[in-house]
Amino acid sequence: MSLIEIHNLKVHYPIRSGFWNRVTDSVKAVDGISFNIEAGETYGLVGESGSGKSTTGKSVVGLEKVTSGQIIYQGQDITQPANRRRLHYNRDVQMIFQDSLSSLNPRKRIEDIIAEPLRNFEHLSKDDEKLRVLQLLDIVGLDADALYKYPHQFSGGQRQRIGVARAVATNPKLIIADEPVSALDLSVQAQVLNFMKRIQQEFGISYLFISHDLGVVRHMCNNIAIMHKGRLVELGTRDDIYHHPLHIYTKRLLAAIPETNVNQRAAHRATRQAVEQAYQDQQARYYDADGAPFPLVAVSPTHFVALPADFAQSLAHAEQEVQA
Ligand SMILES: Nc1ncnc2c1ncn2[C@@H]1O[C@H](COP(=O)(O)OP(=O)(O)OP(=O)(O)O)[C@@H](O)[C@H]1O
Repeated sequence: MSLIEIHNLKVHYPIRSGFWNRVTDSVKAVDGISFNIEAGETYGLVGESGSGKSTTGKSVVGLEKVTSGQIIYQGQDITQPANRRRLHYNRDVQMIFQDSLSSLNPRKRIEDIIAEPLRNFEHLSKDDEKLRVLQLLDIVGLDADALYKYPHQFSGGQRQRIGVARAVATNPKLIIADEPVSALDLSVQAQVLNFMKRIQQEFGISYLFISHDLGVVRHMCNNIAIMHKGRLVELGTRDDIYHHPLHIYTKRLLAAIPETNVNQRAAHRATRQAVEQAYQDQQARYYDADGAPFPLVAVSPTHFVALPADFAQSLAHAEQEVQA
């Protein structure tokens, strides 16, 4: 059994207008997506801004109301509040955010910020609580004098470590990491990603790792879902997505990864332009008449793409021939 199963999740926001403020339409931020996260894995959810990634993350953690669909945890649908309480879901599933400055209360000292989930769920004595907070600071590589400081007294990378310390305080099973390194410099990104991996191994945590950048998730994720317009357009293992991408949108995200090798830059720029041109020219092949992604079809036991079945098979076949 997977740690968590998302079945046909929809989150629609009503649009109200007119004198009576009636609901006239809706924003389909998440429009019927399904995927499973296994225990101990990092699952990547990638797409450009506005594709629905954060709404997905927030609805999994329970911060956003689900319009329809199921989120199955330990065999129970936790979109039902009674199940969520019974399974201690709010303790087991935590979230870290991109903007560490606004997600950490600026008026609270680090001791209180990290202790907050412990106070909600563990009810430790004052001494045990302090000991636990000190352990958590040590785990994320911060000194004990951090206890009495405020968030603005830390760098972005250090604040992200504090966010992780708070998230792991209750020994969660799953952490939703929403663009956890996007606001950081490249060198600090690598440090934070490495220590997130180390913490994952130490605590056996799973991550739902949300990013707009396929370059960032490459070394983190075992399985990846590509999201566009509220739907999943491609889903597969790291190898499927990076080495055998089929959907033009996935290819576009791959082409957007900056090329670090100076000698390869001209070739990379040409590929990027060609993919962009194909994306513009071939919308009718890759999206339905309303411009929405098609339903997913399987091209292998692990690899799914949102295309008409015959087109998906012909692309997969052509891809195999190129590899052969
Ligand atoms: N509370 C809300 N009310 C109405 N529309 C919303 C709300 N929250 C998000 N949306 C819309 O839902 C869509 C998906 O937003 P979401 O934040 O999930 O995307 P995203 O992929 O995480 O993008 P970003 O990386 O920029 O945050 C967008 O069109 C957004 O404008």
